[in-house]
Amino acid sequence: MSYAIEVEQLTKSYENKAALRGIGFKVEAGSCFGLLGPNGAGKSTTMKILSGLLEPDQGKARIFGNDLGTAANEVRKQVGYVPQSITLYEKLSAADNLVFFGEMYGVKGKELKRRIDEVLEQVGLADRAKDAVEKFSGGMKRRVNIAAALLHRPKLIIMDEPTVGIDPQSRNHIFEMIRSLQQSGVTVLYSTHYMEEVESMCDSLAIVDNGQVIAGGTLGEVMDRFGTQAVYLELQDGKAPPALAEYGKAEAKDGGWILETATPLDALADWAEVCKERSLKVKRLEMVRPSLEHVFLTLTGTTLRDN
Ligand SMILES: Nc1ncnc2c1ncn2[C@@H]1O[C@H](COP(=O)(O)OP(=O)(O)OP(=O)(O)O)[C@@H](O)[C@H]1O
Repeated sequence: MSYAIEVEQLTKSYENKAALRGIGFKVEAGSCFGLLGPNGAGKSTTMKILSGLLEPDQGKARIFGNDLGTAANEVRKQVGYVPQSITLYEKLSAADNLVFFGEMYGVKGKELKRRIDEVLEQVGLADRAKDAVEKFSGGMKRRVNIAAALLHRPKLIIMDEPTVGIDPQSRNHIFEMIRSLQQSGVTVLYSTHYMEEVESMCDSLAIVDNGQVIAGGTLGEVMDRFGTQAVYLELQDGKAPPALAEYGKAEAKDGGWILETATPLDALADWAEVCKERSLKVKRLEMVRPSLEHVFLTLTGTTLRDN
């Protein structure tokens, strides 16, 4: 198997406070990999190290087989980094901002001009090339930032929470772009708080907490290992459902009740029977897929958005 990223035992402290405590994961070339974790988990620090902007205290990182410690220049050519905060010159046009970034990445002359047209097309802003960035929405600015990271045709693009606080149109554009980048063979490392984004976009993921990976693998592997099956029951008039002693306590959720169990089919059948016996009106009764949200809660004892 060929890997775009191999991270082993990375550690990093800021002023004696540990941000990374031996983080490690591998990203298959050509895949979309999600880094999921609460605020302060260490996602941005990891991404900055992989982009060559920050040095780790210890540990190893390889990008397409090149060691970050010994081949940093080679690595920089292969990586495009989209930071969390937007760094653009407000008074300059989108195209002029990209001239600046292109030169920083070593793209020049006619090639730079061609690439600017291409990347603006890719992010859906070709018709706004000449407009000053100060007139753009937050989502459009984020798309210019992504365009900047694509100018030098990186084989790996690292995006630090690209969809936070932006409009749905830009969000959809970013998703479409990630899919088309992947189709052209680019590997994507993506961090987010939104679990549904990981569920729909990513082939594999690592759940990061407190500077370490606490669960990782393909979505299916993580679900099989940590996901709990459940049954959902909603009665008419929002009444509480009859208790099923052998299955434990049901929790209220979304207007109904959810019962976690290793034997959801049995629980569903038993609930249906009790409801029938008592002539209770059932609005919905179904098995529910374990969610990444729930896996996260089980593993970290916290919800992502509360952080
Ligand atoms: N420049 C810095 N100086 C001091 N501490 C820092 C610095 N950058 C990050 N930290 C600390 O390191 C830890 C990891 O931060 P990091 O930004 O990598 O987490 P994160 O998972 O990306 O969080 P977020 O989702 O909020 O961006 C946090 O405790 C944070 O406060």
